Amino acid sequence: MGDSETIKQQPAGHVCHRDKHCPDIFYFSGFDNTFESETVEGALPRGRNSPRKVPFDLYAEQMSGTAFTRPRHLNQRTWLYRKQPSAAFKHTFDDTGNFFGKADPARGTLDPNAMRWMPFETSDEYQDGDSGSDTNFMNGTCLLGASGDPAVKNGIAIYVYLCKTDMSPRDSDGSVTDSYYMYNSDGDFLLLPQEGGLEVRTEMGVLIVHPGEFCVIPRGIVFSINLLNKGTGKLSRGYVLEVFKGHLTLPELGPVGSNGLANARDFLYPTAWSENEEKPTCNKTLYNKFGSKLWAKSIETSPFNVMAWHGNYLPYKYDLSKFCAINSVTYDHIDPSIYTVMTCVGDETGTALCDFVIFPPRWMSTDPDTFRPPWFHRNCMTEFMGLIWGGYDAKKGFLPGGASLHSCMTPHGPDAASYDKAAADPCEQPTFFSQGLAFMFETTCMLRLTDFALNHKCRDAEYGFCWDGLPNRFDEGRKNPDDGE
Ligand SMILES: O=C(O)Cc1cc(O)ccc1O
Ligand SMILES: [Fe+2]
Repeated sequence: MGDSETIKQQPAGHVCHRDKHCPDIFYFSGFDNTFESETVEGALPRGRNSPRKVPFDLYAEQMSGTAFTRPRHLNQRTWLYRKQPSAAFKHTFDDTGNFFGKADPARGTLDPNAMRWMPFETSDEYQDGDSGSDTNFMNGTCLLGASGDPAVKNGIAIYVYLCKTDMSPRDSDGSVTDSYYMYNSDGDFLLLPQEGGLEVRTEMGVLIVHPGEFCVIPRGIVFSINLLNKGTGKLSRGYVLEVFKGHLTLPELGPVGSNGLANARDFLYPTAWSENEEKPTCNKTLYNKFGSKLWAKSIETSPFNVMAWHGNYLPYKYDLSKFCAINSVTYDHIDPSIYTVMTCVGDETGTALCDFVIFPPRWMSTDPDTFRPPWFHRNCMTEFMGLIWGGYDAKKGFLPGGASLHSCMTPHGPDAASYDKAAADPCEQPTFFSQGLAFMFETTCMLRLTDFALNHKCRDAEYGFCWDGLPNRFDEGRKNPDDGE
């Protein structure tokens, strides 16, 4: 079964997967499926969603991820059976005055230049009073760029996170003193760890997400993120895509057929759990990202009190090594859309609000006369790229944990050294590319860039020069015809 062992879940009898690192954590599988899960046998009402008396005096709560009236095949909702309804968390939310990501996405700068960043190391450049050691996912996520407006449910935001501690950090005696919970009213989060795994706790269950995997936390689902590498002195770092419109979904497969790319069966969904409140006196704060800002309220009990659920509006994760790249390439370098993992459908047929694309280990063209790396190009879509591990065939100096941005119509392509190397390669054998895992968020939006992105010390000021050294060989060759031989 590869990374996850197939076992029979007790007591429901569903086929279920055990996490390869955390044997106590189980998942269901299958993108967009409807599942049901209970922490205690009998907690899930049978025969109806909202009985007058819910088993064990739990409260029924419906969470709608799509309008009630969306077509059946697109409709998403989950019924939660919880110790207290979410509405019972008293107190109003206060505006913390802070933007999630530390910057107002509406006030960024549009800049057409090609940009690159070395691996992001700290989150505290250009920020006040952020020492770093208490940075968790919520205060250690930095906005790079955004477009659109969550208030009209259209647009995206791209962030990097750099954290050193949990959202529920533990004292030396192992107990939790402060716990931070969050939900995002603005959109779906796609989290892509690059260094250090994440324990993503949600209302519906726990996902363990390692570099090489990603998870999606859809709009509104309460979560809290802990770090798997805490105490090692290492950073936990990764990338975040947020889509304000609809939801992320799998791309259509068209002529590819009914299998391939990210296969639905490899998407893993959590099973029900509830937080064991070892220290009920610990301070708990629930944050809401609403209109880009963080709103906060203190709560008395954990929101992770869902004892059973059923439905199809759920967080999930996927292991990118399972991606099935499509296949033999007779000649030419194929458009990267062939490596689309997930998409957020845009307003125009075939134009995504944002695609999530990877460049996985794969066979390149089998043709000796094909230039293997990406071609020089200009694209009406904006391309944000990051690197999970290894290198990228078109660029030297693009490093894991770093990023690049080629905005709408900004010319780019292989750097001069990569161009010369690939053009000189006789390509006698088909090549299997296995040197790295890069990804791209390809969006129809222009991104307004934050000061964090534009002025970060990791920004590579020299990047624009990587295409120096691509001389006019045509005229040179005509002046000295023998030199071209
Ligand atoms: O610019 C890039 O490196 C990303 C990219 C890769 C590719 O294989 C084809 C087009 C493209 O934009
Ligand atoms: Fe590109």
